[in-house]
Amino acid sequence: MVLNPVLGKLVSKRVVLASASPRRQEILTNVGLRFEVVPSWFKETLEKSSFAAPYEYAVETAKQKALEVANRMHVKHLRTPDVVIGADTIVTVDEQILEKPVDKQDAYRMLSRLNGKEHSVFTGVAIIHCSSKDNQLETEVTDFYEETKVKFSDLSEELLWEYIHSGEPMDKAGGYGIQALGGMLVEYVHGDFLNVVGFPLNHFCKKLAELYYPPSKHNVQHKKYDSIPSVDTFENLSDGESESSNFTEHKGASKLDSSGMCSSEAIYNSENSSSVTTALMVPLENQNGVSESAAKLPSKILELMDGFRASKALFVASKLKIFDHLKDKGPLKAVDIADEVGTSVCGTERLLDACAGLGLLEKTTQGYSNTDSTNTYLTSDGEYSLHGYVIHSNDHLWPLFTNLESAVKEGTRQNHRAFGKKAEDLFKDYYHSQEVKQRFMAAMHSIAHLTARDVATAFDLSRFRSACDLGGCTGALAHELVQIYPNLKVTVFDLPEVIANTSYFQPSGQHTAQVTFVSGDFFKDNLPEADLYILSRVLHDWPDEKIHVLLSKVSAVCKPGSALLVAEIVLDEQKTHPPRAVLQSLSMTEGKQRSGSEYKQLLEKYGFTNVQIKITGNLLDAVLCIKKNPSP
Ligand SMILES: O=c1[nH]cc([C@@H]2O[C@H](COP(=O)(O)OP(=O)(O)OP(=O)(O)O)[C@@H](O)[C@H]2O)c(=O)[nH]1
Repeated sequence: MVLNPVLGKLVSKRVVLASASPRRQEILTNVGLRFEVVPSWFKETLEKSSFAAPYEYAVETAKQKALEVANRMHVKHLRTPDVVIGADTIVTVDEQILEKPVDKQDAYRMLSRLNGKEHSVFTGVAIIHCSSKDNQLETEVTDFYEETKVKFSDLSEELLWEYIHSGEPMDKAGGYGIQALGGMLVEYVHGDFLNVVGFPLNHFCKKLAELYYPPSKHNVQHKKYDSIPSVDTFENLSDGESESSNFTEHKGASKLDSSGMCSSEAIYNSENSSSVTTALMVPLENQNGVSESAAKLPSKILELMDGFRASKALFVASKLKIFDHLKDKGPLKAVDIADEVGTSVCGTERLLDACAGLGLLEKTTQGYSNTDSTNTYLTSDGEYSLHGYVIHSNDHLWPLFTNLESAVKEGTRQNHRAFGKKAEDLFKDYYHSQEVKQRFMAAMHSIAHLTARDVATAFDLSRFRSACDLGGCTGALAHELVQIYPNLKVTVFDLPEVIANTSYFQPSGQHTAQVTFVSGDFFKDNLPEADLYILSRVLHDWPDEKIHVLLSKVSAVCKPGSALLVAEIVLDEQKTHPPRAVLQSLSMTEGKQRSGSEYKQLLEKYGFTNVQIKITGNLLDAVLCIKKNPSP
């Protein structure tokens, strides 16, 4: 059985996932699907009693979520997506439908109901194929649902509350996340595990197979797709589209076994040894378009091998401001872009084609244009622009990583090799060069702005009236906090040379007066008073001695009952995931990335208690802890 051809059918389509759920995004990304994420604005308020069965409610909600996005995109951009996918997960117990809890009491109510019992998890999925006729949106809806039975052990009140205080239940149907801490509550699962997590991948692939490979005269015996079609089936049913049988475009699954094969292949291999040869061979088309077998490519390894080329293509296109030009003037031909940015036509064309191949640009007969996500993330004025971070990656991180071999041999940062200067001298450059300072601030701003909402909402912070963001740089997180918590005032505390350059990054709008900027050095100066202190992307950067100085100061100024919010990437306990964090460590700064238990231990050492960790699914996770009463 080969899974890829089904998803391969979507390669050339503009696919949109109408869901804000990070889990759904991860499940689909992990199997190599390329898609844009446009969360639905559809409110989940359909009258439950009007549905004969709970799954009908989930399917209808999924459909409405997807249709809302399809309509909005059609009207807003006049560029209709090809396929919109919507999903809705519910839990049912004792004929009641449970969705996401609205607060901790609600989570307690749900978890108490599930305690010691078997319940059903239904995910409704809608796949909407869209087209535009006379500027009217036309849609074809395919929907289905999947049911999984889950049983909870008998759980104590104490355990339920401990789980609720972890913060995990809040954005999960039924108030638990089976993929994380919630897995500890579960005695058994009957059915598709991923369905519980939020997306029934297997059933989804079968549906695609039904849609894209309908039974034909060649395979009349395959009335129903109980399984995803095999290699033979695909060869027989090939409709001539290259992606159906040619695997060279396949992006591959994200997990590797020790030999570098994708995990799905490895599982198949072990489950069905009699078909090993078939499993490891995939069809490729030769020059005559005739399918032949070839050894399966280790796609993940190839992707990693080529990763540096892809990064550099992105960096150079960003440096040349190609995405900015295309946003303003696209679609443009290579010759026009070359003219705009002062580059060679042949070089520019190659770069543009590479960007199109990487999914950053679209290429049509009119020329090249940005995708929506390029407009949002890669243009310098995009809503969540990462432009600053991309430039920082090119100018600062790339030279450091070029010297990774020496860094590993010596175990030290390679500033002297990369820039011909020691770290201290580079820091002086930072003070003296306006350009370097602004580049660095733009990079920090990019990440802070992109992660601010998830960090600000990871915990309910509404009880706090004043916060102080230590090293808060441009105030991106501070501004998000005051939007979400209108009763909060936030002081951004950072070095004078940072504070002097923040004006460029200030948003306009409501509540901005609640953010103030104060200059100071958090290692040396008195810290402003606040009942919530914030350290975002600070702790991982400093050696233990400096952390000791900083956390001792924060602990001393923090009153009992006040809190400290830390935003960092939290490593898993094995300290190998997420890869972003471990790759960052390779810069060999004097600081280090930490796991959840290491943050807990560190914060408790400085008088904080009730340490709660929230993995946000964004680039930063959040850790909240409360200052203890001094022991009597
Ligand atoms: O074990 C787990 N069970 C459920 C989840 C997550 O719960 C939510 C379910 O909510 P919904 O289907 O309404 O989806 P949203 O997150 O609100 O996103 P949409 O934008 O699609 O409405 C879903 O995120 C599941 O992943 C879980 O994580 N574990």
